[in-house]
Amino acid sequence: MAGSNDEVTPSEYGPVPYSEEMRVHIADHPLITHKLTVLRDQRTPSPVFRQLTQELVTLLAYEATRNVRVSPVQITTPVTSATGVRISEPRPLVVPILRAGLGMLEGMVTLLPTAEVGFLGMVRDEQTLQPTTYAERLPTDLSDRQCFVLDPMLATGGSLGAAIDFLFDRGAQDITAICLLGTPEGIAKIDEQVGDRDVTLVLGARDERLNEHGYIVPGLGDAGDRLYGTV
Ligand SMILES: O=P(O)(O)OC[C@H]1O[C@H](OP(=O)(O)OP(=O)(O)O)[C@H](O)[C@@H]1O
Ligand SMILES: O=c1cc[nH]c(=O)[nH]1
Ligand SMILES: [Mg+2]
Repeated sequence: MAGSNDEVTPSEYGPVPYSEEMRVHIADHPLITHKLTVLRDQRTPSPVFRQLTQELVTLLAYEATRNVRVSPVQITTPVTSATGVRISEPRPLVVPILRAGLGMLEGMVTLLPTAEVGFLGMVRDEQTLQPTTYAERLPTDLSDRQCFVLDPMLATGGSLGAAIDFLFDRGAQDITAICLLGTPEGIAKIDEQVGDRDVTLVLGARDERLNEHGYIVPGLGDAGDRLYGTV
């Protein structure tokens, strides 16, 4: 249950305190804000919601992959030889958090087609707001892998925090999470949890707050339900 019909206009909500160790990139682009506005609108049907989610992820992935590791490569153009780059080995790992994160996968691999894809299934108990992990399909050793976690919603931060810990436990050292919306509470929780480990958050927008049901305000409701028509 999204919990309220409060009329809240997305705007500048002021600075969120987070440490310098954790990089937080909040998109500031009219196309992203436009597409998010349509997503937020409760009248937007699932097919449009799914399409816009993919488009938004592709736009956010451009920023999220800014530090993707590349290696030099020698090529020959029709004119001359030249040095370029290609994505380094081992390949980056993209990890959508089921279910809603699955709606972001195509948008991500459009930009990173050679990435490997692993899966984490998580669901939040809507009473306690605690996440549980019900599925996992990931490489056993993630050391040396750049990991990109996909989840549209960073609400309390419980689910993303658990996913980040899962990846760290497998040896990951470099994690970037892409979320469409995040709250100040969720960002602060991830910041406190990761300490000085290498985590970057890339958000489409930072919303105002969590409501008493743990939903993002103004938010867009339950992302999984809206993607898959289960309302
Ligand atoms: O920051 P949190 O408070 O943990 O909330 C965010 C989580 O809630 C949603 O998943 P949900 O549990 O609804 O599962 P679903 O994707 O199957 O709908 C969302 O996709 C996040 O994973
Ligand atoms: O607002 C919210 C919070 C958690 N999960 C969602 O899908 N939406
Ligand atoms: Mg859900």
